[in-house]
Amino acid sequence: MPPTPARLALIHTGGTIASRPDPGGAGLTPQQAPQLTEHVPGLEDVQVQTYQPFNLPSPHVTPAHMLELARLIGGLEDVSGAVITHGTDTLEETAFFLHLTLLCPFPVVLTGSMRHAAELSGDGPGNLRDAAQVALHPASRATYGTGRGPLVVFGGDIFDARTVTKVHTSAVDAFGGYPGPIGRIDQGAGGPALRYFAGPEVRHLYAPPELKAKVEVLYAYAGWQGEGFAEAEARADGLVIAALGTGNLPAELLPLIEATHKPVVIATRTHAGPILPVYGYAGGGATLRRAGAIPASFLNAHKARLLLLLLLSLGLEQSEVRRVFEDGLF
Ligand SMILES: NC(=O)C[C@H](N)C(=O)O
Repeated sequence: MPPTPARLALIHTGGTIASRPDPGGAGLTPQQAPQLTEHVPGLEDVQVQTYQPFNLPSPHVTPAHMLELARLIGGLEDVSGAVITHGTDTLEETAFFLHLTLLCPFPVVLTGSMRHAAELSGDGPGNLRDAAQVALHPASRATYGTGRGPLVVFGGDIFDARTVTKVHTSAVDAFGGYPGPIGRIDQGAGGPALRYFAGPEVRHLYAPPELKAKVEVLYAYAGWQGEGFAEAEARADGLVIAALGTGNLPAELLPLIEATHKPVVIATRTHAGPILPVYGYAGGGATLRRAGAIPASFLNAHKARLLLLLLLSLGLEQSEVRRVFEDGLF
């Protein structure tokens, strides 16, 4: 049972939601003390415990920071829900990393802002209130082994960590992703109105004690002849390629993928849809799969990278890695 009164863990990690313009004109940077204090607007009856494991612009966040967050949240006791404030640039990667590594009995919700607090109509306080209400709502609660996993709340939309992605560099409605939100929170006359459009699903966890694998991402383009492939393959334990359409590549990539013994995961640079091994021309998805490449399903390249990083850090064989991606066990 959740504690009464409700106890919210509020974990600040930096990003625009914690930033102010530098008085010297050098640009926005996260502040040492987050602007958003423990007094979450609209949640005066909630006991809030704040944490600040790091205070970074999210382009500086690494998988090691994500692991630190997973450990922090995994160690929380007697908590009704957790909210993580995070920069928006890599927020979806932290959300997906936690989705893959963290099983806890309370909801975990990530949010951020596109405007800093000194701007007219900053979006931070509203997003934080929405995220806290989602985290404390009974419909968000997980049971062990199943559950919604970490959620992303932005502009009132509630997203699944697997599918959410940043879709705009500057607009306040910066998050989307196919097939869209799994829920919505609005502020009704009598309090928050929250609705989910789908039930929780079975979760699959991949939580290595340390992140020892190296995985690199390559981005395909018209006329790519494989530049950078050999160097990346030599450095890394596995590769992800943001390929074309349903997962196709120029013909020159086919022999490179045939020759490597390292896992090569094929994602797409297209913004929605799965990888399908349909095309049989040299470099077409069907030929890449026959050459040993692993289709990333509907994961974007940077999320496929995190999954591959975790699976290789756990020491999984290539056949097991293939099964996780192909059977959608994430
Ligand atoms: N809106 C933001 O938070 C963007 C910022 N560059 C960050 O990700 O830290």
